[in-house]
Amino acid sequence: MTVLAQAIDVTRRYGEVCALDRVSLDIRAGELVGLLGPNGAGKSTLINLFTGLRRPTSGTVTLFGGSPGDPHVRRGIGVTPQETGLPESLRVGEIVSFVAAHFPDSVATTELLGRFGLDDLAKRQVGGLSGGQRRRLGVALAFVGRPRLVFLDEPTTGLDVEGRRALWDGIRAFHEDGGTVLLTSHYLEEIEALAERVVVVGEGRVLADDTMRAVRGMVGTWRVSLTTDHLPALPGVLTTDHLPASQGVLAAERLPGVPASGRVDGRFELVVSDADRLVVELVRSGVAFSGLEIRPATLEEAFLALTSKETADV
Ligand SMILES: Nc1ncnc2c1ncn2[C@@H]1O[C@H](COP(=O)(O)OP(=O)(O)OP(=O)(O)O)[C@@H](O)[C@H]1O
Repeated sequence: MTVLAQAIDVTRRYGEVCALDRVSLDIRAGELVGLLGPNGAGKSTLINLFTGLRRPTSGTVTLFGGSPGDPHVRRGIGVTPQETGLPESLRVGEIVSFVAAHFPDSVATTELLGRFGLDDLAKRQVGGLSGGQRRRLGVALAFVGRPRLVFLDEPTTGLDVEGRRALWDGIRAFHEDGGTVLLTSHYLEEIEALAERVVVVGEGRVLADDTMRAVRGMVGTWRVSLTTDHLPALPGVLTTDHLPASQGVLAAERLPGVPASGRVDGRFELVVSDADRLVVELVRSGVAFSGLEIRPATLEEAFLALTSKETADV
C-alpha cells in the first residue's frame, strides 16, 4: 500500500523538552488513523512535522515521498489545527468559496457544507456562529481542496453530541471515498467510532500501533477497589505518578470518577494488570480490608494503562 506520510526515527526537541523521541510511523493511502495520547504527548508536534510547520531535530519526515517543507507537496493535504481564526465579517459560504478558489479542483460550496451539516448556515456571518459551528466550519475547510491526506488536530473538542456526529459523518464520507485521515483526539469513543488503526503516544514515544481491538486486548487491565485503613505496597498497580503534573491532572479529568490508582472517598481504587495476583498478595499481606470489588477495565482505563507504568506502590 502506498505510504503517503512517513516519519523515520524522528526526534523533535524544544529546548530542554523532548516532544518526540525517535518516532517512526507510516500513514498509508486509504487509512483512517487515530492518534491518541494525553496532553503534551507529542501529537500536535507530529502533525506539525508532517504538515511542514516544524522540522525534526533529527530523523526524516516525508510527505507524498517529498519534503513537507515544499509548498507543492503540501497542496495534497488538508489541515485543521487545534485553533483556527476565521474572518468574522465574512459569510460561511463566502469563506468556503474563498478557500476553494486556491485549489484547482475543489468541492462545491453547497456540497461541502452539506457534508458537514452546515447547509443552513451558508449565509450566516462567521461572527454570528457558535463556537461549535465555527469548529465544524474550520474542519470542513480542510476538505475543500479534495486533499489526498487530511490532518485533524482534535477536530471535535468543544462540540456537542450533534455537532460531533455531523463532523464524524463528514470525515467518514471522505474516508469511504478513499481519502486518508490522521486525527488526534482525547476522546476514546471518537477514535473507536472513526479509526481502524490507533497509535497511542505518551511522552513523545509510540506506545502502541495497531487496530483498536488489538490495543484493547493488549492491555487487559482490571479495576480493583476496596476499603482499608492502610494499603501495603502491592505489585502490578498502574499509576500516572511518573507523568508530569499536567498529565496526571489530565488522566483525572479524562476518567471522570475513575482517576488513576489512588484513594477516592476513603476507598482505594487500583488499576491492575493481574487482579488475581493482586488479591493473593493483598491476603498474604495480612492487612484488614472490606468491600472488595473487581471489574474489567473500560476502554478509558485501557488507555490509562498504556500511558502509565507499573509501580510497586500506589
Ligand atoms: N513551541 C513550543 N515550544 C516549547 N515547547 C513546546 C512547543 N510546542 C510543544 N512543546 C512541548 O512539547 C511537548 C509536546 O507538545 P504537543 O503540543 O506536541 O503535545 P500534544 O500531544 O499535542 O498535547 P495536547 O493534547 O495538549 O495538544 C509538550 O511538553 C509541550 O509543552
